[in-house]
Amino acid sequence: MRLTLGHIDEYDERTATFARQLGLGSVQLHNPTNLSGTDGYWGEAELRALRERCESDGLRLEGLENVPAANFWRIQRGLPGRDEQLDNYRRTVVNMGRAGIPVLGYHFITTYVWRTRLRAAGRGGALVTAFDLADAGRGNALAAYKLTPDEPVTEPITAEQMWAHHRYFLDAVLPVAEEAGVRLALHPDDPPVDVPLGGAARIFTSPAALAEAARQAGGSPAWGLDLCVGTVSEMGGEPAVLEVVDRLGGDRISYVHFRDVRGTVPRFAECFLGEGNISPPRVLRHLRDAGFTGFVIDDHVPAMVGDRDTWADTSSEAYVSRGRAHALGYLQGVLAALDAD
Ligand SMILES: O=C(O)[C@@H](O)[C@@H](O)[C@H](O)[C@H](O)CO
Repeated sequence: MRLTLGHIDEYDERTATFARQLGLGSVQLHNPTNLSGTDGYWGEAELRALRERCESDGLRLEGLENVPAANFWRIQRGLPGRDEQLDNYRRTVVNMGRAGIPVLGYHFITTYVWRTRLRAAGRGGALVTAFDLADAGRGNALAAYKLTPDEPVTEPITAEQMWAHHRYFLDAVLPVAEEAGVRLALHPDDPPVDVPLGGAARIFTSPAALAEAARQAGGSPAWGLDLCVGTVSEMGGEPAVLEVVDRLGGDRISYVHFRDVRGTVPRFAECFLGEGNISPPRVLRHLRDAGFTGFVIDDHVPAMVGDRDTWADTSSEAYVSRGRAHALGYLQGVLAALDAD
């Protein structure tokens, strides 16, 4: 288990320097601006160049998360044109394999992550995001975010339909991913509510549902979970996180987003590590003891005094924040203590 600088939207000298100053040896990129995607897929040459750039900075590129929403929304919704998007998704997977990038995170949240507040008051006045189902009818505070599809859901999508669309996606892509040596990693639905948001049902909303996703993948070595500890904490706090680890096992967890919240659905707010639902040392120890050997990223973090709002500003200037340095330093301390166990 290793710590990686993750959820990077714009990889540049600033983010590379931030990683090195933190003593980190790897990075994970989040639908990065460094890749085009304008042809519907990522090309081998741009992928290889990006990996080589990271390595020339002394950083291993652990993986990518999320292709552009414009290239994926028909797949999630089972709409005409999904087969063309699947052809392009397979091209991206093949090109990632050829470029030596081993992990591609994905989600099936077709109206994307939903929050009702982006600048709620956290500890000491730090800015955190929050969700309250009672306010969800006012719309998604993240509607303008880069990964929220431009196209609204025009016909309600049921849970049964979302399960079928996910199965269709896995059947279409896993054989190619196995051949390419790339592992897909599913991010759970955030927030994990069992009512539709924006007209689409959410299905990856419980430990049992994540175990069902693993069953749908049929034991394929090209499928794993992107265990977002924050999203699972939203489901049911630390017990839910430990249950997911126990249900799937360490080898079916590709990597981990390590953040936390206070409260659980239908009402929660993001928070600093150590003040939320989970005990980070207990969860990290449980992951270690379950045989998890992948990477852990910092995900999104509170904005401390002087930090910018990283949902509104995805630049590297906003990314290299006090809140992120705190989260990473906290995790480094816990991991060091575990190593000394
Ligand atoms: O917990 C979350 O919702 C975040 O981690 C998401 O931003 C996530 O990283 C992706 O955007 C969904 O894959």
